[in-house]
Amino acid sequence: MRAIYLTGFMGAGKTTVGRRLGEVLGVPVIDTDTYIEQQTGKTIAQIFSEEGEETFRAYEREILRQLPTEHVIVTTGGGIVIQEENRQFMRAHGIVIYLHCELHELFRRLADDATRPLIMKNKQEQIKKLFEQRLPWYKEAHMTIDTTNRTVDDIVQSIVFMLKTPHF
Ligand SMILES: Nc1ncnc2c1ncn2[C@@H]1O[C@H](COP(=O)(O)OP(=O)(O)OP(=O)(O)O)[C@@H](O)[C@H]1O
Ligand SMILES: O=C(O)C1=C[C@@H](O)[C@@H](O)[C@H](O)C1
Ligand SMILES: [Mg+2]
Repeated sequence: MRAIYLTGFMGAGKTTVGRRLGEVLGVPVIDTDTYIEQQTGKTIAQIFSEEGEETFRAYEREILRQLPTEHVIVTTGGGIVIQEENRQFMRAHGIVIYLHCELHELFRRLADDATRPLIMKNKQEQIKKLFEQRLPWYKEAHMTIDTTNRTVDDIVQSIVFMLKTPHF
């Protein structure tokens, strides 16, 4: 099985859905954010504040290339699609699944979150701006799943169904 890359905005559920999908398919799951935290011994927030976003993006680009591309689910950070070479890499090495979520629900899911450095201030404004900027990049995925108002199990079932269609 080729790698499955889950992409989407912060709060779309990549980490949560990926973990469950891994259990259902019996495939190991690697989360790029968690991997970077383990490798650097720092939290994402610490990396942003101590080393800056550009360094974080360099870590992200590098580790994406170090990960296996077979028999794995890679749950990505929300900003992995910013770099064109990452979008190309994922499309070339696996199946890219974009987890879409409507803004009003993202606002709800991210309301109490304090771990994502890019949306600390002016929350809803920041979320909307980033979301609109990135939407065309997310849409370059092989398939899109809408997660708005759906449970994690329902989303996982849809992904499993779509993966069984002959095209994939
Ligand atoms: N389908 C869903 N319905 C309701 N809440 C959800 C759903 N999926 C995820 N959540 C909740 O939304 C929050 C964000 O989920 P998660 O951390 O999986 O997002 P993410 O896409 O990995 O974000 P990031 O890009 O920041 O890593 C969590 O509190 C999670 O429990
Ligand atoms: O959307 C983003 O730019 C980010 C999403 C998170 O997964 C982390 O990778 C980090 O907080 C940046
Ligand atoms: Mg995540």
